[in-house]
Amino acid sequence: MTDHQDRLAAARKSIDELDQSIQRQISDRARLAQEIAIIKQKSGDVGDMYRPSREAEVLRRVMDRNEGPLTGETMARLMREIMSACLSLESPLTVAYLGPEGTYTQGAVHKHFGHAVRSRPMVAIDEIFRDVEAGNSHYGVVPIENSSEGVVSHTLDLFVSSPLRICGEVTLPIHHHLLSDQELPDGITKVIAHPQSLAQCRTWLQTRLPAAELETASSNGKAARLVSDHPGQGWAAIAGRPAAELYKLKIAAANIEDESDNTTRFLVIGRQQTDPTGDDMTSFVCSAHGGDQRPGALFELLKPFSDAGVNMTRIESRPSRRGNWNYNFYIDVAGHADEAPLNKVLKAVESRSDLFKILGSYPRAPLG
Ligand SMILES: O=C(O)C(=O)C[C@]1(C(=O)O)C=C[C@@H](O)C=C1
Repeated sequence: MTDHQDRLAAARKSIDELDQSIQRQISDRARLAQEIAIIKQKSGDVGDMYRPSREAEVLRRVMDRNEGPLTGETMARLMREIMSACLSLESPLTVAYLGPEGTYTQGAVHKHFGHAVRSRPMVAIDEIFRDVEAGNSHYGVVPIENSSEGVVSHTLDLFVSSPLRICGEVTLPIHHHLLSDQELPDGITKVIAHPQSLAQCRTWLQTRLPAAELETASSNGKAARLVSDHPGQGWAAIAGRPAAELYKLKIAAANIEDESDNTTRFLVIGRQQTDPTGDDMTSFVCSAHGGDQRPGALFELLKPFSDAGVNMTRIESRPSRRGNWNYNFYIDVAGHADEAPLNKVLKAVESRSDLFKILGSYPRAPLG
Protein backbone atom coordinates (compact mmCIF):
# COMPACT_ATOMS: atom_id res chain seq x y z
CA MET A 1 0.00 0.00 0.00
CA THR A 2 1.20 3.52 -0.78
CA ASP A 3 1.52 6.16 1.92
CA HIS A 4 -1.50 7.92 0.43
CA GLN A 5 -3.62 4.75 0.66
CA ASP A 6 -2.47 4.11 4.26
CA ARG A 7 -3.51 7.61 5.34
CA LEU A 8 -6.88 7.31 3.60
CA ALA A 9 -7.57 3.92 5.25
CA ALA A 10 -6.58 5.27 8.70
CA ALA A 11 -8.81 8.38 8.35
CA ARG A 12 -11.76 6.19 7.25
CA LYS A 13 -11.20 3.83 10.18
CA SER A 14 -11.35 6.84 12.55
CA ILE A 15 -14.54 8.05 10.84
CA ASP A 16 -16.10 4.57 11.22
CA GLU A 17 -15.31 4.58 14.94
CA LEU A 18 -16.72 8.09 15.37
CA ASP A 19 -19.88 7.19 13.41
CA GLN A 20 -20.43 4.24 15.70
CA SER A 21 -20.06 6.42 18.77
CA ILE A 22 -22.31 9.20 17.31
CA GLN A 23 -24.95 6.57 16.49
CA ARG A 24 -24.78 5.10 20.01
CA GLN A 25 -25.17 8.58 21.48
CA ILE A 26 -28.13 9.41 19.23
CA SER A 27 -29.80 6.18 20.41
CA ASP A 28 -29.10 7.14 24.05
CA ARG A 29 -30.64 10.56 23.35
CA ALA A 30 -33.72 8.95 21.77
CA ARG A 31 -34.14 6.72 24.85
CA LEU A 32 -34.02 9.83 27.07
CA ALA A 33 -36.71 11.49 24.92
CA GLN A 34 -38.86 8.36 25.44
CA GLU A 35 -38.25 8.66 29.19
CA ILE A 36 -39.36 12.33 29.03
CA ALA A 37 -42.54 11.22 27.24
CA ILE A 38 -43.33 8.82 30.11
CA ILE A 39 -42.65 11.56 32.70
CA LYS A 40 -44.98 13.92 30.79
CA GLN A 41 -47.67 11.23 30.60
CA LYS A 42 -47.41 10.38 34.31
CA SER A 43 -47.74 14.05 35.27
CA GLY A 44 -50.86 14.30 33.07
CA ASP A 45 -48.93 16.58 30.72
CA VAL A 46 -49.88 14.64 27.57
CA GLY A 47 -51.50 17.41 25.51
CA ASP A 48 -48.28 18.35 23.80
CA MET A 49 -45.07 16.41 23.64
CA TYR A 50 -43.74 19.13 21.31
CA ARG A 51 -42.10 22.01 23.20
CA PRO A 52 -41.24 24.96 20.91
CA SER A 53 -39.46 26.89 23.67
CA ARG A 54 -37.26 23.93 24.68
CA GLU A 55 -36.41 23.23 21.01
CA ALA A 56 -35.45 26.87 20.41
CA GLU A 57 -33.17 26.78 23.48
CA VAL A 58 -31.49 23.53 22.34
CA LEU A 59 -30.87 24.92 18.83
CA ARG A 60 -29.54 28.26 20.09
CA ARG A 61 -27.16 26.47 22.46
CA VAL A 62 -25.85 24.32 19.58
CA MET A 63 -25.07 27.47 17.58
CA ASP A 64 -23.52 29.32 20.54
CA ARG A 65 -21.07 26.56 21.42
CA ASN A 66 -20.14 25.65 17.85
CA GLU A 67 -16.41 25.86 17.08
CA GLY A 68 -16.41 24.86 13.39
CA PRO A 69 -15.42 23.74 10.86
CA LEU A 70 -19.18 23.26 10.16
CA THR A 71 -21.22 26.47 10.54
CA GLY A 72 -23.48 26.94 13.55
CA GLU A 73 -26.48 26.92 11.21
CA THR A 74 -25.44 23.55 9.71
CA MET A 75 -24.93 22.04 13.17
CA ALA A 76 -28.32 23.34 14.28
CA ARG A 77 -29.97 21.78 11.21
CA LEU A 78 -28.42 18.41 12.06
CA MET A 79 -29.66 18.72 15.64
CA ARG A 80 -33.05 19.81 14.28
CA GLU A 81 -33.38 16.44 12.49
CA ILE A 82 -32.21 14.47 15.54
CA MET A 83 -34.80 16.23 17.73
CA SER A 84 -37.45 15.71 15.07
CA ALA A 85 -36.74 11.96 15.06
CA CYS A 86 -36.72 11.85 18.89
CA LEU A 87 -40.06 13.67 19.04
CA SER A 88 -41.59 11.26 16.52
CA LEU A 89 -40.83 8.45 19.02
CA GLU A 90 -42.65 10.40 21.76
CA SER A 91 -45.69 11.31 19.64
CA PRO A 92 -45.68 11.72 15.84
CA LEU A 93 -46.73 15.27 14.88
CA THR A 94 -49.07 16.18 12.03
CA VAL A 95 -48.63 19.64 10.50
CA ALA A 96 -51.01 21.28 7.99
CA TYR A 97 -49.52 23.51 5.29
CA LEU A 98 -50.41 25.22 2.02
CA GLY A 99 -50.14 22.40 -0.52
CA PRO A 100 -49.72 20.68 -2.82
CA GLU A 101 -46.37 19.06 -2.04
CA GLY A 102 -43.31 21.03 -3.02
CA THR A 103 -44.50 24.49 -1.92
CA TYR A 104 -42.31 26.88 0.07
CA THR A 105 -44.70 26.41 3.00
CA GLN A 106 -43.80 22.71 3.06
CA GLY A 107 -40.13 23.79 3.04
CA ALA A 108 -40.93 25.95 6.09
CA VAL A 109 -42.59 22.96 7.83
CA HIS A 110 -39.43 20.86 7.38
CA LYS A 111 -37.13 23.70 8.40
CA HIS A 112 -39.06 24.26 11.64
CA PHE A 113 -40.13 20.72 12.60
CA GLY A 114 -37.57 18.55 10.74
CA HIS A 115 -38.48 15.75 8.36
CA ALA A 116 -39.96 13.27 10.86
CA VAL A 117 -43.36 15.02 10.92
CA ARG A 118 -46.35 14.06 8.82
CA SER A 119 -47.22 17.09 6.68
CA ARG A 120 -50.83 17.49 5.50
CA PRO A 121 -51.32 19.61 2.35
CA MET A 122 -54.32 22.00 2.38
CA VAL A 123 -55.71 23.93 -0.58
CA ALA A 124 -56.04 27.34 1.11
CA ILE A 125 -54.77 29.24 4.14
CA ASP A 126 -58.18 29.24 5.90
CA GLU A 127 -58.27 25.43 5.55
CA ILE A 128 -55.01 25.24 7.50
CA PHE A 129 -56.66 27.14 10.36
CA ARG A 130 -59.77 24.91 10.17
CA ASP A 131 -57.74 21.69 10.07
CA VAL A 132 -55.86 22.61 13.26
CA GLU A 133 -59.01 23.96 14.95
CA ALA A 134 -60.79 20.65 14.18
CA GLY A 135 -57.88 18.70 15.71
CA ASN A 136 -56.97 16.88 12.46
CA SER A 137 -53.49 18.41 12.60
CA HIS A 138 -51.53 19.32 15.73
CA TYR A 139 -50.06 22.46 14.15
CA GLY A 140 -50.26 24.52 10.98
CA VAL A 141 -47.72 26.65 9.10
CA VAL A 142 -48.99 29.79 7.33
CA PRO A 143 -47.14 32.47 5.32
CA ILE A 144 -47.38 35.90 6.96
CA GLU A 145 -45.04 38.31 5.15
CA ASN A 146 -42.47 38.55 2.41
CA SER A 147 -39.50 40.91 2.44
CA SER A 148 -40.28 42.34 -1.00
CA GLU A 149 -44.09 41.97 -1.27
CA GLY A 150 -45.17 42.75 2.29
CA VAL A 151 -47.83 41.13 4.40
CA VAL A 152 -50.16 38.24 3.47
CA SER A 153 -53.26 40.15 4.60
CA HIS A 154 -55.58 37.15 4.31
CA THR A 155 -53.56 35.34 7.00
CA LEU A 156 -53.76 38.39 9.31
CA ASP A 157 -57.55 38.58 8.95
CA LEU A 158 -57.96 34.91 9.89
CA PHE A 159 -56.24 35.43 13.25
CA VAL A 160 -58.92 37.78 14.62
CA SER A 161 -61.64 35.13 14.79
CA SER A 162 -59.50 32.00 15.32
CA PRO A 163 -58.96 30.47 18.76
CA LEU A 164 -55.49 29.33 17.64
CA ARG A 165 -52.29 30.94 18.88
CA ILE A 166 -48.96 31.63 17.26
CA CYS A 167 -46.38 29.28 18.78
CA GLY A 168 -43.41 29.77 16.49
CA GLU A 169 -41.95 31.60 13.51
CA VAL A 170 -39.86 30.37 10.58
CA THR A 171 -37.97 32.48 8.06
CA LEU A 172 -37.11 30.97 4.71
CA PRO A 173 -34.87 32.55 2.04
CA ILE A 174 -36.92 32.25 -1.14
CA HIS A 175 -35.22 31.37 -4.41
CA HIS A 176 -37.55 31.26 -7.38
CA HIS A 177 -36.68 29.12 -10.39
CA LEU A 178 -38.33 28.89 -13.79
CA LEU A 179 -39.37 25.24 -14.08
CA SER A 180 -40.25 23.66 -17.39
CA ASP A 181 -39.92 20.45 -19.39
CA GLN A 182 -37.43 22.38 -21.57
CA GLU A 183 -33.81 23.18 -20.69
CA LEU A 184 -33.86 26.93 -21.48
CA PRO A 185 -36.33 29.81 -21.08
CA ASP A 186 -36.35 30.66 -24.83
CA GLY A 187 -39.72 29.96 -26.42
CA ILE A 188 -41.68 29.83 -23.14
CA THR A 189 -45.19 31.10 -23.98
CA LYS A 190 -46.88 30.89 -20.59
CA VAL A 191 -45.62 31.32 -16.99
CA ILE A 192 -47.82 30.04 -14.15
CA ALA A 193 -47.24 30.91 -10.47
CA HIS A 194 -48.77 32.22 -7.25
CA PRO A 195 -49.46 35.99 -7.63
CA GLN A 196 -46.81 36.84 -4.98
CA SER A 197 -44.15 34.88 -6.89
CA LEU A 198 -45.10 36.54 -10.20
CA ALA A 199 -44.75 39.90 -8.44
CA GLN A 200 -41.36 38.95 -6.93
CA CYS A 201 -39.99 38.07 -10.40
CA ARG A 202 -41.65 40.98 -12.26
CA THR A 203 -38.46 42.58 -13.65
CA TRP A 204 -36.92 39.28 -14.75
CA LEU A 205 -40.14 38.28 -16.55
CA GLN A 206 -40.48 41.67 -18.26
CA THR A 207 -36.86 41.55 -19.44
CA ARG A 208 -36.44 37.89 -20.40
CA LEU A 209 -39.97 36.78 -21.36
CA PRO A 210 -41.85 39.99 -22.29
CA ALA A 211 -44.28 38.16 -24.61
CA ALA A 212 -45.16 35.30 -22.26
CA GLU A 213 -48.69 35.08 -20.89
CA LEU A 214 -48.71 35.26 -17.06
CA GLU A 215 -51.25 33.03 -15.31
CA THR A 216 -51.92 32.87 -11.57
CA ALA A 217 -52.28 29.66 -9.55
CA SER A 218 -53.32 29.17 -5.92
CA SER A 219 -49.82 27.84 -5.14
CA ASN A 220 -46.47 27.35 -6.85
CA GLY A 221 -46.71 23.61 -6.23
CA LYS A 222 -49.98 23.56 -8.19
CA ALA A 223 -48.35 25.62 -10.98
CA ALA A 224 -45.49 23.09 -11.21
CA ARG A 225 -47.96 20.19 -11.31
CA LEU A 226 -49.90 21.89 -14.15
CA VAL A 227 -46.71 22.40 -16.18
CA SER A 228 -45.64 18.80 -15.57
CA ASP A 229 -49.08 17.58 -16.78
CA HIS A 230 -48.74 19.59 -20.06
CA PRO A 231 -45.33 18.74 -21.58
CA GLY A 232 -44.24 20.16 -24.94
CA GLN A 233 -46.52 23.23 -24.75
CA GLY A 234 -43.90 25.86 -23.86
CA TRP A 235 -45.32 26.30 -20.33
CA ALA A 236 -43.23 27.11 -17.26
CA ALA A 237 -43.91 27.49 -13.54
CA ILE A 238 -42.15 29.59 -10.91
CA ALA A 239 -41.35 27.47 -7.87
CA GLY A 240 -38.54 26.20 -5.64
CA ARG A 241 -36.11 23.31 -6.12
CA PRO A 242 -38.24 20.75 -4.19
CA ALA A 243 -41.09 21.28 -6.70
CA ALA A 244 -38.65 20.69 -9.60
CA GLU A 245 -37.62 17.37 -8.06
CA LEU A 246 -41.15 16.34 -7.13
CA TYR A 247 -42.69 17.10 -10.55
CA LYS A 248 -39.61 16.06 -12.56
CA LEU A 249 -39.16 19.47 -14.20
CA LYS A 250 -35.96 21.12 -15.40
CA ILE A 251 -34.63 24.40 -14.04
CA ALA A 252 -34.77 26.51 -17.22
CA ALA A 253 -33.53 29.58 -15.28
CA ALA A 254 -32.35 29.70 -11.65
CA ASN A 255 -32.77 32.45 -9.02
CA ILE A 256 -35.07 34.68 -11.06
CA GLU A 257 -36.29 36.69 -8.04
CA ASP A 258 -35.75 40.46 -8.38
CA GLU A 259 -34.37 40.82 -4.82
CA SER A 260 -31.58 38.36 -4.04
CA ASP A 261 -32.28 38.45 -0.28
CA ASN A 262 -35.97 37.67 -0.80
CA THR A 263 -37.23 36.06 2.43
CA THR A 264 -40.65 34.86 3.56
CA ARG A 265 -41.69 34.67 7.19
CA PHE A 266 -44.12 31.93 8.24
CA LEU A 267 -45.98 31.45 11.53
CA VAL A 268 -46.62 28.19 13.34
CA ILE A 269 -50.19 28.02 14.66
CA GLY A 270 -51.56 25.69 17.31
CA ARG A 271 -53.25 25.59 20.70
CA GLN A 272 -50.11 25.73 22.75
CA GLN A 273 -48.97 28.70 24.82
CA THR A 274 -45.17 28.72 24.75
CA ASP A 275 -42.90 29.41 27.71
CA PRO A 276 -40.46 32.36 27.69
CA THR A 277 -36.99 31.58 26.27
CA GLY A 278 -35.21 34.91 26.76
CA ASP A 279 -35.49 35.81 23.05
CA ASP A 280 -39.18 35.95 22.19
CA MET A 281 -41.65 37.87 20.07
CA THR A 282 -45.27 38.72 20.82
CA SER A 283 -47.95 39.41 18.20
CA PHE A 284 -51.25 41.08 19.05
CA VAL A 285 -54.12 42.90 17.38
CA CYS A 286 -55.82 46.03 18.72
CA SER A 287 -57.99 48.96 17.68
CA ALA A 288 -58.23 52.45 19.19
CA HIS A 289 -61.09 53.43 21.53
CA GLY A 290 -63.78 55.26 19.58
CA GLY A 291 -62.20 54.61 16.16
CA ASP A 292 -58.89 55.74 14.76
CA GLN A 293 -60.04 58.87 12.91
CA ARG A 294 -59.83 60.74 16.24
CA PRO A 295 -56.73 62.97 16.07
CA GLY A 296 -53.87 61.32 17.94
CA ALA A 297 -55.77 58.02 18.45
CA LEU A 298 -52.98 55.79 17.13
CA PHE A 299 -50.31 57.78 18.96
CA GLU A 300 -52.19 57.39 22.27
CA LEU A 301 -52.71 53.68 21.66
CA LEU A 302 -49.03 53.02 21.11
CA LYS A 303 -47.53 55.52 23.57
CA PRO A 304 -47.03 52.86 26.32
CA PHE A 305 -44.46 51.15 24.04
CA SER A 306 -42.23 54.18 23.61
CA ASP A 307 -42.66 55.08 27.33
CA ALA A 308 -41.33 51.61 28.31
CA GLY A 309 -38.68 51.47 25.53
CA VAL A 310 -40.19 48.25 24.10
CA ASN A 311 -39.15 47.60 20.51
CA MET A 312 -42.00 47.32 17.99
CA THR A 313 -40.80 45.37 14.93
CA ARG A 314 -43.93 45.57 12.76
CA ILE A 315 -47.26 47.34 12.56
CA GLU A 316 -49.88 46.61 9.90
CA SER A 317 -53.32 48.13 9.58
CA ARG A 318 -56.31 46.25 8.12
CA PRO A 319 -59.92 47.40 7.70
CA SER A 320 -61.78 46.20 10.81
CA ARG A 321 -65.09 45.47 9.01
CA ARG A 322 -66.80 47.35 11.90
CA GLY A 323 -67.78 50.31 9.74
CA ASN A 324 -65.90 52.41 7.20
CA TRP A 325 -62.41 53.75 7.91
CA ASN A 326 -62.03 51.77 11.09
CA TYR A 327 -58.82 49.76 11.37
CA ASN A 328 -57.31 46.91 13.33
CA PHE A 329 -53.59 47.17 14.00
CA TYR A 330 -51.47 44.03 13.93
CA ILE A 331 -48.33 44.56 15.96
CA ASP A 332 -45.18 42.51 16.63
CA VAL A 333 -43.04 43.43 19.61
CA ALA A 334 -39.89 42.00 21.17
CA GLY A 335 -40.48 40.09 24.42
CA HIS A 336 -42.87 37.58 26.00
CA ALA A 337 -46.36 38.64 27.15
CA ASP A 338 -45.87 36.93 30.55
CA GLU A 339 -42.71 38.88 31.34
CA ALA A 340 -41.90 42.46 32.37
CA PRO A 341 -41.87 45.05 30.93
CA LEU A 342 -44.11 43.74 28.11
CA ASN A 343 -46.89 42.41 30.39
CA LYS A 344 -47.47 45.90 31.86
CA VAL A 345 -47.26 47.63 28.48
CA LEU A 346 -49.83 45.25 26.99
CA LYS A 347 -52.22 45.92 29.90
CA ALA A 348 -51.91 49.66 29.23
CA VAL A 349 -52.60 49.18 25.49
CA GLU A 350 -55.58 46.91 26.29
CA SER A 351 -57.12 49.61 28.48
CA ARG A 352 -56.97 52.03 25.51
CA SER A 353 -58.40 49.54 22.96
CA ASP A 354 -61.85 48.54 21.75
CA LEU A 355 -60.49 45.28 20.37
CA PHE A 356 -57.45 43.67 21.97
CA LYS A 357 -56.23 40.13 21.40
CA ILE A 358 -52.83 38.55 22.02
CA LEU A 359 -52.14 36.23 19.08
CA GLY A 360 -49.20 34.57 20.80
CA SER A 361 -45.74 34.85 22.35
CA TYR A 362 -43.18 32.60 20.70
CA PRO A 363 -39.40 32.07 20.37
CA ARG A 364 -37.74 34.19 17.70
CA ALA A 365 -36.88 31.94 14.70
CA PRO A 366 -33.80 30.00 15.88
CA LEU A 367 -32.64 29.07 12.34
CA GLY A 368 -31.82 31.90 9.90
O1 LIG B 1 -37.48 18.23 26.41
C1 LIG B 1 -38.55 17.72 26.06
O2 LIG B 1 -39.66 18.07 26.56
C2 LIG B 1 -38.56 16.65 25.06
O3 LIG B 1 -39.62 16.11 24.78
C3 LIG B 1 -37.29 16.30 24.32
C4 LIG B 1 -37.14 17.01 22.99
C5 LIG B 1 -35.70 16.73 22.46
O4 LIG B 1 -35.54 15.83 21.65
O5 LIG B 1 -34.79 17.42 22.91
C6 LIG B 1 -38.13 16.48 22.03
C7 LIG B 1 -39.28 17.17 21.71
C8 LIG B 1 -39.63 18.45 22.28
O6 LIG B 1 -40.26 19.27 21.34
C9 LIG B 1 -38.48 19.12 22.90
C10 LIG B 1 -37.32 18.47 23.17
